[in-house]
Amino acid sequence: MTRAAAQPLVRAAGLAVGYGAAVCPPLTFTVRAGQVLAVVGANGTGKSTLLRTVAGQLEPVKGRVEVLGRPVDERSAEFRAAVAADLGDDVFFPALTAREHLLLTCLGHGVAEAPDVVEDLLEEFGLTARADALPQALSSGQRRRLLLAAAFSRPRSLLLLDEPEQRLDTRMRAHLAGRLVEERESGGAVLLATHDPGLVARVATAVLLITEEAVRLLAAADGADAVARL
Ligand SMILES: Nc1ncnc2c1ncn2[C@@H]1O[C@H](COP(=O)(O)OP(=O)(O)OP(=O)(O)O)[C@@H](O)[C@H]1O
Repeated sequence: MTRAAAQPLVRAAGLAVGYGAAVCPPLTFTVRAGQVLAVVGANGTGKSTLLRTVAGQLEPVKGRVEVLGRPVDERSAEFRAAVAADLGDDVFFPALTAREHLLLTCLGHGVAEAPDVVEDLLEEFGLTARADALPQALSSGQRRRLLLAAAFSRPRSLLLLDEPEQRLDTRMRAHLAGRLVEERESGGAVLLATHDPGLVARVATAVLLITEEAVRLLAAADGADAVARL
């Protein structure tokens, strides 16, 4: 069996997400190795709520979501080893520099040759000159770059990204798109929410379009057109 045909990284069935009450219609989808599922929809349709549920930060209101064939449990070692997330929250240790944040992430996940990996990521994400800065002394876009670098610094089977394009300049957005294509082509799985039709067109293998009335699974090209019309 090919890797892509193996067990889905994410399987949601009749999944209602929300805060006590569901914020959108129930969702049914899978994400397998080598797939990038882009979740799109107008503001407030539930994209972040879905990502937080898959990340284990919120309980499903109804229905089921599994990661690696098990109900989501962000406390389990298996889940934490498999899932890297950047949900856009500026959560940092105030006394650790950019470089130290990446080192901590690498060491926590057993990355070999962590110092070299960290220097490469600082370079790749344009943070080398600010490597010794504390988070509060970084610009908003630089903090986003640091969150993304941290997500890419560690081993993972599934990447969860909430509007990763936000706060990035045009060049870094293009770089991120290339990085996500690499992720897909090397057998990684990605679930991302986005408002960027270009990102959808370049990286998505399928699109989940959420509206107040319904959830539709679209081919990537149709999904990119749908985002552009929102
Ligand atoms: N902590 C919360 N408690 C209650 N309701 C919330 C909470 N966070 C978000 N909501 C509501 O849930 C709905 C879905 O919000 P969500 O953030 O998931 O939307 P979104 O699709 O990610 O939007 P955007 O495109 O603006 O990022 C919205 O109506 C929002 O107001």
